[in-house]
Amino acid sequence: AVSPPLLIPVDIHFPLYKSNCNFKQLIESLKEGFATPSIQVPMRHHHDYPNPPEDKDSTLLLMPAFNPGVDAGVKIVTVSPNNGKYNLPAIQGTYIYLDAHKGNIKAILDAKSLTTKRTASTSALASSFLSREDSSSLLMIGTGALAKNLIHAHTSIRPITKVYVWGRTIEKAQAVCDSLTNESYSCTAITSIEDKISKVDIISCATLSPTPLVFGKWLKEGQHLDLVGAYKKDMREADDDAIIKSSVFLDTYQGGLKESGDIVIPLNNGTLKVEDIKADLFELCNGAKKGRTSEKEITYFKSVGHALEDLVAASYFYNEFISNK
Ligand SMILES: NC(=O)C1=CN([C@@H]2O[C@H](COP(=O)(O)OP(=O)(O)OC[C@H]3O[C@@H](n4cnc5c(N)ncnc54)[C@H](O)[C@@H]3O)[C@@H](O)[C@H]2O)C=CC1
Ligand SMILES: O=C([O-])C1=[NH+]CCC1
Repeated sequence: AVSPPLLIPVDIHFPLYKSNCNFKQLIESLKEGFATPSIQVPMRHHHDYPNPPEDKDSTLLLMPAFNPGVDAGVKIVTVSPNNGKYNLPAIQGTYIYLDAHKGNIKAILDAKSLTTKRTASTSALASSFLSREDSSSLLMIGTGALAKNLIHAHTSIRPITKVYVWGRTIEKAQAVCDSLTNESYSCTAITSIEDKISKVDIISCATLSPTPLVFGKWLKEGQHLDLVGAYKKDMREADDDAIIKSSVFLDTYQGGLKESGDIVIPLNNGTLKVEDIKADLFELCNGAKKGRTSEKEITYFKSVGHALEDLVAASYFYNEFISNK
């Protein structure tokens, strides 16, 4: 089982509350959210700051969103990329969920688990437009907090029977597989990305790697690539060849064009032009643009995260809490 966000309902003074995440429902809520024009999302603050004990920058993200007359919220998260060595997740923080009419705090959610659920569901939402409907295999690259959630979300929308997990150590990849019991797919830990990558239908990558792990020369017709990590301009999970071979889609133009090396580096070196990018999730969800258009197309989805996803997910978990109380 995947642990859900912890909910501390402020209005109703309940103790910590755990609810289950139904990925199908959360994916559907996100689809509606991306097609709801009243939800407003200012550009998030993305501050990289020095972390002298680690000799590696950390990041502070401040992410507000509001749906006038309905609800609002703000997420405060840090990304501490060396946290693996302390057995801590890279992403930590808080989400404050507000009533947009009277301004009261409706709930406070743990931002780490909220982020894992909404990010995985956003990837699966993109996959629903971009992967082949008959996709039956998934390669998960990365073994962190997102890995299990991405596997749950992707397998909830496609008939996947085989999942492969790669991590920097086989033990961590095996631990992800061991945590996925009683599922309708097999899960196998692997030691080489190269050996498996051209044999699967969907590749999902969620790591802190600064340099590519996915190379275009390995990609084959019909695959879908889901790139979740690389949250800074100098990080990337896939190389220029992957861009050249693919139809490129973003979670949003707002952050996607600015924040990740997976898009910024190919834009700067001329491999990719803004007008080559096919669509973002707003355009896919409101029907303005199409996703996959052929069985042979390779689709490339890059996310950096968006505060609309947090607001929609907070609302989903809050309503689950209210209806199950
Ligand atoms: N697109 C989005 O909306 C979001 C993206 N993220 C990003 O997704 C990535 C994964 O997040 P979590 O699973 O929460 O992090 P985590 O800290 O729980 O796990 C990180 C994973 O990356 C691996 N890793 C670290 N350095 C690596 C390297 N050089 N090569 C290969 N693997 C490496 C670690 O072994 C671990 O498996 C992070 O970069 C995070 O910033 C996180 C939340 C939202
Ligand atoms: O949207 C988000 O919460 C994040 N994006 C990259 C790291 C965390």
